[in-house]
Amino acid sequence: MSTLFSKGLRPGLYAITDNTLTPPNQLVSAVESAILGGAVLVQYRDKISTDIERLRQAADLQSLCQSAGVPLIINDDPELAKRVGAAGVHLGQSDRSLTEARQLLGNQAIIGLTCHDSIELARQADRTGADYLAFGRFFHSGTKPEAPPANKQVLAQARQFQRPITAIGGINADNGAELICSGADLLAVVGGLFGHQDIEFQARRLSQLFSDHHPLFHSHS
Ligand SMILES: Cc1ncc(COP(=O)(O)OP(=O)(O)O)c(N)n1
Ligand SMILES: Cc1ncsc1CCOP(=O)(O)O
Ligand SMILES: [Mg+2]
Repeated sequence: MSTLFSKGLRPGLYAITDNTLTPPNQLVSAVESAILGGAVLVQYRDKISTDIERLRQAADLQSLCQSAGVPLIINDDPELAKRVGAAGVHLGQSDRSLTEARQLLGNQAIIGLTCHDSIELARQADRTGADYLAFGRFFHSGTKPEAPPANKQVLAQARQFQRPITAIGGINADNGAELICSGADLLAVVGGLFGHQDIEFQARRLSQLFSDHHPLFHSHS
């Protein structure tokens, strides 16, 4: 695996949970299906549950992800990541700072940062030591329709930072290939995965896009 990838990160499907799509009592089995279908990274994203519910769900996901060998990222909340022993945290531009999260979680934690459509934000994220750079939304997103739109050219430009690149926003198995061809290493997907009955099948289709299109899966001999 190239030196771009460390801390258990690798190119592939990044499965992000959503409480409106997956009721709490189905969360673990939904994520298990995503992992069986090939998800290489999982994010627990929950904007509505109480602290106690979020703690329980994050802890359940952490035991699942740990036994499957798939890193678990917690959205927005470094303290919760620390509490459940998750692999890391995803932070947006109005969330806590990377520096604070790094102090709390340590050098081995995976910290991903939202860069929207901005190479300038990506440069700052690179300088502060983000473990991956996230761009998007690339398509209409039912999960976050108000997220600022991004152009796929930003993915190619971001290769200069030598950090794993994540694409997000309205991605599914039919439109994801073009983002990988433009430079994405991870496709972060909510509705295109957990919005379906056949989660494992959709995860397999999304993962197959990497075997078909990502440069690390192609031999250069
Ligand atoms: C992989 C990934 N990319 C972007 C986001 C969005 O983070 P943020 O901008 O903080 O918005 P919210 O998700 O908190 O609404 C993400 N969560 N994951
Ligand atoms: C959190 C977030 N940030 C930008 S788009 C988005 C939502 C992604 O969800 P979906 O894959 O359903 O569009
Ligand atoms: Mg956030």
